[in-house]
Amino acid sequence: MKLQTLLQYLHNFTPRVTENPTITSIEMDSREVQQGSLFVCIKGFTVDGHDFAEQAVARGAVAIIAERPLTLPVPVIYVNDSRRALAVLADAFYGQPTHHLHLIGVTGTNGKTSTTYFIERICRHAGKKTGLIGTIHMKIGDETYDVNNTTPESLVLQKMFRKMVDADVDVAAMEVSSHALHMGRVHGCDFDVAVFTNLTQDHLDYHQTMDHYRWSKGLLFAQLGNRFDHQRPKFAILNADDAASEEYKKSTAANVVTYGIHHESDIMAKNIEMTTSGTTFQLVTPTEMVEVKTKLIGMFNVYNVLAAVSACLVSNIPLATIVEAIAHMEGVPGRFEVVDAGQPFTVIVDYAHTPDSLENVLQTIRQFAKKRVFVVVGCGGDRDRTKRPLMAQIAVQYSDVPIFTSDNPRSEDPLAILNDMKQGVTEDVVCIVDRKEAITYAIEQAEEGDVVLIAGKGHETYQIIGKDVLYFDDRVVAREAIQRRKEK
Ligand SMILES: CC(=O)N[C@H]1[C@@H](OP(=O)(O)OP(=O)(O)OC[C@H]2O[C@@H](n3ccc(=O)[nH]c3=O)[C@H](O)[C@@H]2O)O[C@H](CO)[C@@H](O)[C@@H]1O[C@H](C)C(=O)N[C@@H](C)C(=O)N[C@H](CCC(=O)O)C(=O)O
Ligand SMILES: Nc1ncnc2c1ncn2[C@@H]1O[C@H](COP(=O)(O)OP(=O)(O)OP(=O)(O)O)[C@@H](O)[C@H]1O
Ligand SMILES: N[C@H](CCC[C@H](N)C(=O)O)C(=O)O
Ligand SMILES: [Mg+2]
Repeated sequence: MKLQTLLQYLHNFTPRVTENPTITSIEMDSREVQQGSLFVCIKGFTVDGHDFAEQAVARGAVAIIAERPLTLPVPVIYVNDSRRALAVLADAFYGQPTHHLHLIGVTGTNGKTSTTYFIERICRHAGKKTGLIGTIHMKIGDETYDVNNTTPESLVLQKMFRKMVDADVDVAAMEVSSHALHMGRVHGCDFDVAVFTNLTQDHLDYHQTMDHYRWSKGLLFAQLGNRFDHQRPKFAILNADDAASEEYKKSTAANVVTYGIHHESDIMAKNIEMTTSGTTFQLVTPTEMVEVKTKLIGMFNVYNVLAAVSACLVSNIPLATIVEAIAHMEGVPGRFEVVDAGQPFTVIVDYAHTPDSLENVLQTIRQFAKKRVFVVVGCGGDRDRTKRPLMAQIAVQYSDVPIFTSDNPRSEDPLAILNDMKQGVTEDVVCIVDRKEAITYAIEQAEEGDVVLIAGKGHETYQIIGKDVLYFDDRVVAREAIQRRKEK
């Protein structure tokens, strides 16, 4: 694509450059630049991309997008906000792919990964070709791609959407984090359906206040189409049992569909019954009432299923197909995942890393636990510090044997994180800084009928200590500990 063709999309800017080189790729990382690239300088949270512009030119960049004056031997186009410009240019460069996809975005503090997985599975069951973007990976059909972020930067997103369109994907489900909404990573994404799961405390390191966090999530609904196009209607799917939905309802021009258990809503779950092997409920829609059976357990999963059902219904998937898909659905990796190595007690690995998710998971376990509940839990470094004492309190309140340990300490001192946790409790709690030792301790203490919850890292296959990313998988560590115990 020619530079001048691309620049036409930056409407608020009159380009002074007259050169018109062919642009072979857009890059935001100088290390990825090749001959013919357009390099976008982004002032980041740790370094300033402008400092790498010279390096980008040396590697073959033929034009630069910048926010501040740079003296370079290639054309430099100045913009007020280069991250925003990146979103516009990436969307244009890849041929505005989301205009050709049925795109479903899911936001909320907890349940995004689960809900997008359920949407993907239902759509596949309905014979659709699917795409998925989220915490665990990106997917086209069965092909998976690694991700650095739950919601990647616009450049990565638009490239992936292009790939999806080229692969004839019908429906793409993606998680939309509050960071992405606030930083404009999803500018240019033409969502058809926007889903809200819930809002509870997290990410106050980034947002500072719950008001800012709630407002950032609301951007997904505020940005959802403002024309009543009969051919391509837009839908906001809101959780009637969460207070934030009232605000989101006001901020969107899209059609609103609500789901819930307690408050009157369009799609409801009634007469919920749960056992250790699954859940059944009556699904009530404005026109039908059907029995739903799922292998999933936990009230939170009923909400996730309702959110997925609502998103699929407005996407014109027949209710009977949806119900059939739900009956076959397995759980999501690292979410309430049972580790069974033949031991006489239950071991569950779960991604709960917020106060609300930890409380939900422990409440679910409590409902079924015959004997003691152990919880091995830590809190991530370089993340919301104020959730640490709250998670500690919840661990103590809902378990018999809480064991505090490290999650991903990142640049923080692991002992300082444990100390923040301990501030939330008055009881003496076992603290074992090494996560492997903590898991092993729990597994060695557990007796027949007990439940051991290993919380916080779920599907993660690494632990970040300082700058080191070390291989670590709670499920493998637990399995090995069980094995060692058996061999004793
Ligand atoms: C705080 C934050 O969100 N940071 C994000 C941000 O990084 P940044 O802009 O600060 O990057 P930087 O390292 O300062 O670099 C600035 C620029 O210089 C460039 N650079 C850098 C080095 C070099 O040699 N050459 C070069 O050109 C970089 O490519 C970049 O363009 O932009 C990057 C690209 O989009 C993101 O990957 C990165 O996410 C980091 C990894 C992160 O941890 N983010 C978390 C907080 C986050 O976003 N989490 C949410 C999930 C929340 C949830 O699940 O609820 C998410 O969506 O992932
Ligand atoms: N609807 C829900 N409400 C509360 N807790 C939930 C809900 N769904 C899942 N959980 C809990 O939260 C954990 C994370 O779930 P999931 O990965 O689906 O959320 P997420 O929003 O994608 O998280 P992240 O922000 O890290 O991407 C689960 O392991 C479970 O403990
Ligand atoms: N999306 C979340 C994941 C947290 C997972 C937990 N294991 C941690 O490292 O804190 C975040 O980046 O805050
Ligand atoms: Mg997620």
